[in-house]
Amino acid sequence: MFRLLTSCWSWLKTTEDTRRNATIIIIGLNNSGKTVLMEAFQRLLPSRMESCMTSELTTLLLDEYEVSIYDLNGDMKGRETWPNYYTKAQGLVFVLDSSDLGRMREVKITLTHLLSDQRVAGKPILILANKQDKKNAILPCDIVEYLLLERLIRKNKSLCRVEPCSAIHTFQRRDHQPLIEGLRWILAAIDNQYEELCTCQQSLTSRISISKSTRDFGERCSLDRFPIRIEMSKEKRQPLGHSMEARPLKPILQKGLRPKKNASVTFALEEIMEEGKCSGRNGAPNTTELHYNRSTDLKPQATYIDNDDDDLFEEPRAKKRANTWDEEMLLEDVCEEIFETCEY
Ligand SMILES: Nc1nc2c(ncn2[C@@H]2O[C@H](COP(=O)(O)OP(=O)(O)OP(=O)(O)O)[C@@H](O)[C@H]2O)c(=O)[nH]1
Ligand SMILES: [Mg+2]
Repeated sequence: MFRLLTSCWSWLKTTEDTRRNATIIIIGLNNSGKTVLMEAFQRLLPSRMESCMTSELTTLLLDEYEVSIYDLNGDMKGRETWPNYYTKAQGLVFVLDSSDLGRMREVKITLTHLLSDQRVAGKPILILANKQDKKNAILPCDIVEYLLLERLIRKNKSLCRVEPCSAIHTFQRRDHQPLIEGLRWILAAIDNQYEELCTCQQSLTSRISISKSTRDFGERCSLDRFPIRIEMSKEKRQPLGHSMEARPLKPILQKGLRPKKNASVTFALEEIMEEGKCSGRNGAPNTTELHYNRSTDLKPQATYIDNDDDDLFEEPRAKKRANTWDEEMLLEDVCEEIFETCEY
């Protein structure tokens, strides 16, 4: 008995010792479902009781990770506080209401603004296309297209995944797979570039604390740190034969899979890797891929429109669902102007 208890204790201790920490922020417009998602996570995953839990901070355990998640408000006042968390966050979860077409332009502006912030550059971002249970919810492929996500992510040099989900379904424990898979993906992506993110975080923190003494509180950090980050990335990656230079980004179909219902979409910097080969300690995929989850009960037929030259689909492309978008919304391309004009 004593031996059993001792081995249990040493197993627990080893697990504690090997647990990896990660910090994530959940952001997105108000009413997108962030808090319901947080509650769903809290129901699904064990939490770390002794750690500080506030209404906005929750610490959860998933696999070998201990993940601190900040649920931030999405109203205009709340959005002003987001930048205070950018430095400490190693990854971002951006939640959008897939059924609220009226606010999709606001999502685009907000996301563009977010991704243009240098404190966010290079950090993995999981976009949760929430409320897929609603009849008028749009599909991830259309969201990717409308938000011009590929272009944004290329500028930001981040890994990105769009995951369709329903916080309500998850909360009712009807379908929690997309959320858990999404969380696993971002944790694996953080893990893959952990040292890089930590080093970057440290350099940002020291710069911010220096700036705080000389500038007004809350003032944005200067842009000059960005080249340093890129330099760092280059240095780190060169021995592996990778480069963080801007290279074309594109979603690639996982071989053998076709566009299916409600597919999640993953972007990464284009890196050549053998198929099925994973990098990172926990086997996180590091390749550019378009990933399809197995979620079947949420939406009717999904159509992925590929804008790239390479046609990776074996079947002829289907037409875009005509009634999904306002024509005006599809035609407008405000992205470039937004970089110039977006003011908060
Ligand atoms: N149908 C449906 N409703 C949802 C879903 N997720 C959230 N909601 C509803 O959306 C509303 C807003 O949800 P919240 O979680 O409070 O939104 P939030 O993003 O935290 O909003 P702020 O804290 O104001 O930024 C609530 O009425 C939820 O019940 C979903 O997946 N499906
Ligand atoms: Mg909330």
